[in-house]
Amino acid sequence: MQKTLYDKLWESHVVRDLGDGNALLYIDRHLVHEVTSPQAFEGLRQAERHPWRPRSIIATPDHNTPTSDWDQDIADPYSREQVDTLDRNVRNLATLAYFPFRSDKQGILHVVAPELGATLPGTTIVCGDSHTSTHGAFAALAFGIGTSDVEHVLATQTLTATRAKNLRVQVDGDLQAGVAAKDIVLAIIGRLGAAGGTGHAIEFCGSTIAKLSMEERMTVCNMAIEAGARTGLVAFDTTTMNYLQHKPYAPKDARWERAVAYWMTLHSDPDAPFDKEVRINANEIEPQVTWGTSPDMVLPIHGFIPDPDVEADPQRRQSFMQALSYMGLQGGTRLLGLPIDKVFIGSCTNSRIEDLRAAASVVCGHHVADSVIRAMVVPGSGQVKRQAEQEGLDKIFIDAGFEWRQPGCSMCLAMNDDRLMPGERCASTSNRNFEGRQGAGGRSHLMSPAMAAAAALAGCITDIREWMQ
Ligand SMILES: CC(C)[C@H](C(=O)O)[C@@H](O)C(=O)O
Ligand code: SF4
Repeated sequence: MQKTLYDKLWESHVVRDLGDGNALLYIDRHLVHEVTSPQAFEGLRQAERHPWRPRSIIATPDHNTPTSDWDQDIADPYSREQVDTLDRNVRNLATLAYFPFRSDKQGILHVVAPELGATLPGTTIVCGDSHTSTHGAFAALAFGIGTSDVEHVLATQTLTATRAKNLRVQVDGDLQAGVAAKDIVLAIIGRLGAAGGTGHAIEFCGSTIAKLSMEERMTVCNMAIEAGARTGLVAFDTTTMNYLQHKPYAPKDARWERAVAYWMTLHSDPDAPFDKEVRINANEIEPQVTWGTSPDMVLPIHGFIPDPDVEADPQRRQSFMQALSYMGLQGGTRLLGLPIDKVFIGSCTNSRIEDLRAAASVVCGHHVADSVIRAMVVPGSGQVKRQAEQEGLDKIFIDAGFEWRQPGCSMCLAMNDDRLMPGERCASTSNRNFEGRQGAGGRSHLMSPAMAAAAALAGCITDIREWMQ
């Protein structure tokens, strides 16, 4: 029987088949942050239970941590309480790793775990966070869970899950210059719709995906959830292997050899059956920008915003009208040239070293437009920050008028001090443009790091290809 990668990962972790497509799965790795863990730990305490396998845990605060003034205490009392509670809950546990606030490896969990080699192929990885799909780039079965599931995993190292259907998204061909992994995934979401992947695990494959770096694959898998799929996957290959070799938490010596031999099997068999298939020609993908309040409200940079008046479906017409009114936009117009107030380069989608390099190469020798109130670069982790500084990227950004911040989720969502004010328009490399996502009344346009960097220089939404040196 030919199997998909998802089927292989699922079947190798079933502890007990519960019937009707449900199973109790063994969980190898548990990523823990401050937002979704406090009640879980409290629940354990009340039941007088202890974490079953603390060594499976990697913990760090990321959502509530400030990204400036690290010499001071966390000003917001709620954020401070969240970060302190995580510290109390995990400090004395024998976790695989805990990176407290302000420690040298602190950062966004979805950036920290992979860069340390703690995200391994063939494993199950969960986190009380929807963007856990990121780790599927390593041929791992990774998905977000809710707080009560966090408690269940802490207590038992298992989780009841429903088997997903298989959706293959095949991207073939060469990318145009100026088109990034973010554009690939935004184009895919535009094609599938925000619910197109619901109930499915998406395997991204094809010659274009095979050529992507691990950083780029993580960007793609990160946003699988924005197409409704809890899991995104890419098969294991030499790119995965080369990335992991010599990483601190990756297996070593004979264990490495054994692991690689197993990892080589982590791909879909040639005739494995998929429930749904989508093919995309990479050459047709233009730089993408979202215009609305859902990631699937996306356009190629030269495209026109849909006109609700010509939309036949009443439900779609209504949602377009609502999105346009929130975004302060008119149907039938273009995004090109639309003035922006703020720029955010960061988030677990686009805050890795390659993202910062891509943005810096656009920025180098230019200056942020006077009309831009604030342009921020927020590295995804302490490690990314140090690497960028070694390469002099911080200087490029600072000289150009960007703020160079400490690592964290930052302005990806309004849970810390970094946020938009009502009505402000932001060129953002994050993954969600929901109403109020980056601050009440804020207007988010999602795009690639190079596109956001170019928008900062132009003071408006622009085509990166006009800024390429
Ligand atoms: C706060 C957290 C639970 C949430 C998530 O689940 O993804 C956040 O990270 C987000 O990006 O919306
Ligand atoms: S960076 Fe954004 S999307 Fe990622 S975990 Fe943090 S808040 Fe969620």
